[in-house]
Amino acid sequence: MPGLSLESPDFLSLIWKGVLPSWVLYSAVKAVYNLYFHPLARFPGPKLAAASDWWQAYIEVFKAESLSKKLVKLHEEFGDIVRVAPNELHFAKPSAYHEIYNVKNRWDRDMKLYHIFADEVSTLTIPDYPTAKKRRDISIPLFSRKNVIEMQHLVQQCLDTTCENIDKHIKEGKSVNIYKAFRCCAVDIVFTICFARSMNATSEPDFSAPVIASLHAAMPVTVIFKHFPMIQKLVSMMPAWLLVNLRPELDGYAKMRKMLTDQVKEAKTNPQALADYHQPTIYHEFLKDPKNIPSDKSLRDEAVLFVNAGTDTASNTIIAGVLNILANPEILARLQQELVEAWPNLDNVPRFEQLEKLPYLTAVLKESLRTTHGVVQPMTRVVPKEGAQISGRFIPGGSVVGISNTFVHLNEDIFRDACAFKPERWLDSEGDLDTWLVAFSKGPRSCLGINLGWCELYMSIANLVRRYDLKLDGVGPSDWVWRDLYLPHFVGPDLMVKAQRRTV
Ligand code: HEM
Repeated sequence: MPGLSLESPDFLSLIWKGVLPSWVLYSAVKAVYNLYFHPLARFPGPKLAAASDWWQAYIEVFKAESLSKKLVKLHEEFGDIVRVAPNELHFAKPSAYHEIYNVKNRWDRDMKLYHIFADEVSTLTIPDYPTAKKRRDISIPLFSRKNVIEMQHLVQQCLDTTCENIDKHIKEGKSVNIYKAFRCCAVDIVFTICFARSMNATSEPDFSAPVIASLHAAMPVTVIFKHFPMIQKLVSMMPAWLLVNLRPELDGYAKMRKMLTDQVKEAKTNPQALADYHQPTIYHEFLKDPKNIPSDKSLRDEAVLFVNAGTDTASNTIIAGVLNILANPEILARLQQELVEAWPNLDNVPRFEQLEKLPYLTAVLKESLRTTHGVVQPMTRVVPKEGAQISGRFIPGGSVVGISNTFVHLNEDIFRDACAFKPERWLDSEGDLDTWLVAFSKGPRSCLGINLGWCELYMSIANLVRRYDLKLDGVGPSDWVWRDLYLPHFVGPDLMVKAQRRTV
């Protein structure tokens, strides 16, 4: 019997004459509907963005442009509300931030963005709030302020190994790559606190840890996954050896996943292994309720999520903070003076609770968070079916809405001279400026690791600035260049500093 093989002329003609024209016709009809009959049809924006999701794919994947930077131009042209996809609006007024992300709103996450973060269910990738809350509540004890305060010695240990490695650089007369150093430190902190293991990234020569290189190399793929979910599905089915053969720089990432996969298996099959840990981990929390134990893959994805959520966010803030502190001698002098007074004897390292009370260090950290933004891509949410009022307009239910943190942090009415690094603004301000610090986001889906994040920021900057005299080596704050890959993804040159140990 004659068959229809992939190479047969009949098959090719079926594609050319049947499937392709049907797809073109369907897309054209959909574009006309989107442009003229869609519930968002009256909102302004580029026609191509209104017509099809392909516009955003073109901007982010093919032109490799930053969506959050492109949005600035679009708002200049179209006003406060811009339609950036057939079913998506972006807002420019900072007040819209609190209308979307607030404790009362239980709005779903938009899976067109969030699916990229995990193959299986994980805290970040559950769309609806009630299910997400159940999942989120499981790890709340691990990230509670109480637990972070108890575990702070582990954060200090990671900082001590980072400093030992910096000392090696000093001995060998080499500058330190501050970007790599604090990426390594952040990854070691997440592993130590969440899994009671270490990647020992901070001990790698020149801080060249494979896991850091891998995490960096993997980031640009996320925007491809965002627009082409089929590719993510295919990649997730690939065996690790094939992936590493195709992209050798992902070796460190594959090893990290393997380590977490093995640890999940061990934790689930050998209760004694868990009992032997000397600290709580995510496994203790997730395996507490025998009726509610996630699958191996889901638990592994949760672990990977913690690494992704806790590494670049914290280290970006520290790295860009250091660049700005070192570029401004008055800021450095004032910070060092405050730290010397609070930490007079170099051998007696202060606790996180003491550091938190230092006003200038706090101001420096808030300014570092403000200027690095945490997440830069609009964190998209779905308006509930009854609709909502945002920025003075009624937004129909089912619409996807968002506002990038950058639109709040760089708003001149709130933060005068917003592009400048000015810690003083947090000390001198009359209004409640904290309302507008949104790097950890706001509302019920805001950062789960905020206590650990703050602890890491205080202790990292305090240790670095108190223990060393530092000088920028041929770079400055303007070299902090990023591309919007949901997080700000650093694309600038090597960030080198010269360090000398302080003795008093
Ligand atoms: C300076 C440090 C940090 C910043 C600026 C930051 C920022 C954020 C932001 C903006 C979100 C919301 C994401 C969204 O809705 O799309 C988030 C969520 C999250 N963060 Fe952080 N983060 C930091 C550190 C950490 C750390 C250290 C951890 C843990 C190891 C962590 C774990 C999480 C988790 C699990 C979520 C998902 C929460 C949920 O979906 O309910 N973060 N973070």
